[in-house]
Amino acid sequence: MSEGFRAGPLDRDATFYVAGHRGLVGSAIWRTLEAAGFTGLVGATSAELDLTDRAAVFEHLARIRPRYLVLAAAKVGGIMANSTYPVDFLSNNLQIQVNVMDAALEHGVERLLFLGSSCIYPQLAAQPIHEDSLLTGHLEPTNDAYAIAKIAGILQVQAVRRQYGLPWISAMPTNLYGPGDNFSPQGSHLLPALVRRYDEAVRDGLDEVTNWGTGTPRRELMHVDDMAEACLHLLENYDGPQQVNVGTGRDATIREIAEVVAEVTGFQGRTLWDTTKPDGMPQKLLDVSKLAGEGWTARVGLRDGIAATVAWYREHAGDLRE
Ligand SMILES: NC(=O)C1=CN([C@@H]2O[C@H](COP(=O)(O)OP(=O)(O)OC[C@H]3O[C@@H](n4cnc5c(N)ncnc54)[C@H](OP(=O)(O)O)[C@@H]3O)[C@@H](O)[C@H]2O)C=CC1
Ligand SMILES: C[C@H]1O[C@H](OP(=O)(O)OP(=O)(O)OC[C@H]2O[C@@H](n3cnc4c(=O)[nH]c(N)nc43)[C@H](O)[C@@H]2O)[C@@H](O)[C@@H](O)C1=O
Repeated sequence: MSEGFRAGPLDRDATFYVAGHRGLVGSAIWRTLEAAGFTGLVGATSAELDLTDRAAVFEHLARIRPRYLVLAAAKVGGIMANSTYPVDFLSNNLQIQVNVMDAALEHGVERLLFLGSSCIYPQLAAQPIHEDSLLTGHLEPTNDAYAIAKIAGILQVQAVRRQYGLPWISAMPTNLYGPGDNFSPQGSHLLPALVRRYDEAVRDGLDEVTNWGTGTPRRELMHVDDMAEACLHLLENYDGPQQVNVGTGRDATIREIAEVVAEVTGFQGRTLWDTTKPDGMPQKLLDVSKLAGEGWTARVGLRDGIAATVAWYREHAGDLRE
C-alpha cells in the first residue's frame, strides 16, 4: 500500500479537478461528485485549456492546486474513428496523459484516478477478462494505438506510486453510454449510434435500418452514472498498483442490443447488417470480481439504461455535438 492513503470519505471542500468535465464520463463524474457534496470542483473546456499544451497544463495546475484529480479527458471514439485516425488516438492521448500526470506530480495532487478502457486487453483474452490479462497477448488491431496510449497511462500511475509513493490509481471501464454521449454517426460508439439510427428511422418512417458488422460480437455495456459512482467508490476505498476493471459483468450480442434499442424506440421494421464494416473484438466482457471485492457492483440494467438514454436523446437531439 502506498504512503498517505486512508480508506474513507474524501474531503468535500478540497479542490477537485475533473479533466474532461464536459464529456460523457467527466460530466457524469461531476454530477456524482456534486450530489455527494463536493464544493471545490474545477473544470476547463478544451477551448479554455488544451491539455496537449504542456506549459498551459502546468500553469493551470499551479493556479488551481487541486488535491484530487480525475483524468477523464481523452481523444475518444468508436471502432471506425479508432481505426481511421490511429495517429490522433495515440499521440493526443499520450500527450494529454503525460502532461496532466507530470503537472499533477509537480503540484502535489494527492489522489489521482486515471481512466483507461477495456480495449487495453489482448484481442483473444480469456473471457471474462481478468486484470492479470494485461500484456499477455496481441491487441485488437482496430484500437491498438488507443490501447497502447492507455497502457502507458497505467504504467505512469504505477511508476508514480513506485517512485514517489503517491496513492494514484487506474480504472478500466467497459463500453459506456448515457446522457451527453457523442451521437455522431461515423465517430461514435455502438449504443449512441444505434439510438440515433433507430430514432431517426422511426421519425422518418423508414422500414429498414443497417447496422455495422455481423451483429455477432458481444459487448458489455454500462450506464455512465454507474461508472461515475464506481470511480468515487474506488477513490474512497481502493489503493493498489493494479488497474481495476469497471463493468457490469454481463454482456450481449450486438444483435441483441440492437433489438432492445429497436423495441425502446418503437422501430418495427427490419434490421440489416453491413458486413463490410469491422466487428472488432469478438467478445469484451470484464471480470469484475476485483471491483466487487472492493464493495461495489453496478445497478442500472441494460433495458432501463437504454430507455433513459433514448429519452435523453429525444429531448436533446436538437443541440448535440457532431
Ligand atoms: N465512452 C466510452 O465508452 C468509454 C470511455 N472510456 C474513457 O473515459 C474517458 C472519457 O471518455 P468519454 O467521456 O467517453 O469521452 P468524450 O469524448 O465524451 O469526452 C472527452 C473529454 O475530453 C476533453 N478533451 C479531449 N481532448 C482534449 C484536449 N486536447 N484538451 C482538453 N480537453 C480535451 C473534451 O473536452 P471538451 O468537451 O471541452 O472538448 C471532453 O470533455 C476516456 O479516458 C476514455 O478512454 C473508457 C471506456 C469506455
Ligand atoms: C470502448 C471501446 O470502444 C471501441 O471498441 P468497440 O467496442 O469495438 O467499439 P464500438 O462501440 O464502436 O463498436 C462495437 C461493436 O458494435 C458494432 N456496431 C454495429 N453498428 C455500429 C454503429 O453504427 N456504430 C458503431 N460504432 N459500432 C457499431 C461494431 O461493428 C462493433 O462490433 C474502441 O475502439 C475504443 O474506443 C474503446 O475503448
